[in-house]
Amino acid sequence: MMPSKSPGPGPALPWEEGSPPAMAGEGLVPACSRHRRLVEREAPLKCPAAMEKMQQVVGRARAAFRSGRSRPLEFRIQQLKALQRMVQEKEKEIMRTLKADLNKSGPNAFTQEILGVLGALALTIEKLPSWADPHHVKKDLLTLRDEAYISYEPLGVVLVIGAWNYPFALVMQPLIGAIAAGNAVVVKPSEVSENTARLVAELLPLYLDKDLYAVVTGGVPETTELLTQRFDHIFYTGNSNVGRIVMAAAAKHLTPVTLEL
Ligand SMILES: NC(=O)C1=CN([C@@H]2O[C@H](COP(=O)(O)OP(=O)(O)OC[C@H]3O[C@@H](n4cnc5c(N)ncnc54)[C@H](O)[C@@H]3O)[C@@H](O)[C@H]2O)C=CC1
Ligand SMILES: CC(C)=CCC/C(C)=C/CC/C(C)=C/C(=O)O
Repeated sequence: MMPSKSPGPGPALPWEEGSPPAMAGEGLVPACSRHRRLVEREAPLKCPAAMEKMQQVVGRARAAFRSGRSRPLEFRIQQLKALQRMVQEKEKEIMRTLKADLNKSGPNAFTQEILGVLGALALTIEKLPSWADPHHVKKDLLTLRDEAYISYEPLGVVLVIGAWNYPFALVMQPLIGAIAAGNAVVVKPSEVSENTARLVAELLPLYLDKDLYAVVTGGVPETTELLTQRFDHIFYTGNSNVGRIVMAAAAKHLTPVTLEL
């Protein structure tokens, strides 16, 4: 959704009064949730507290990535198994939030949101050792005396922005790929499916490395603020208008994007 109007004068908004956006473990909605929900989809605002929070969360993820701990294959598989355990153990909670957000339930919800994610986890856990192996490539005249192979390296800190209509699967699927490749990840679930967003923010830190894999909740102001930060890849699912916003923000840092529009 494009912002349709710019914020005019008026009373200070909750996050302007020093109520920062919610982060994983801090709950989803700040003090005045009703006020915020009325305006947040339309009015991206500059907020120093929000800016600082985003810098902090991305900075923490970058420091954790630089520690090198996300790189070893064993660590990546261990984190993927923890994620698998999370989905298995919290299936009922996930189904409950899908029902609350979208009235999605039964086999439909289970197949679209849980089964696909468990399938991706099982496949990735099984195949990752061979995917991560260096691939030997044909030599040419220039590399005749060398060992020639492709070695896969993580990019760094990846931002995953999800959409409301498959609120769990659309953040989990890219997250799985990013963890498998050894990256740190900042996940931004859609605020439209707010119960699922809150659950993702509560659950991930219980199962995964908290600094490497962060969740930012909130609406357009938070996504806007996040997009000012430098990431090493951005994976966005949603409408094409916001896709353009994401791509323009990424271009400022020459960050590659994957847009699932
Ligand atoms: N190709 C595919 O696999 C899929 C495509 N989609 C497409 O996505 C659509 C749903 O996406 P949306 O309605 O966009 O989801 P949405 O309203 O949930 O927004 C997606 C994300 O974009 C952020 N956002 C929204 N407006 C923004 C702005 N002005 N600036 C910065 N960030 C902003 C939100 O904070 C949210 O995190 C579907 O109707 C479908 O067309 C959805 C799922 C899968
Ligand atoms: C197993 C199964 C049907 C999984 C569905 C996973 C998923 C998130 C599909 C997205 C579908 C899509 C293209 C939606 C859209 O464009 O809105």
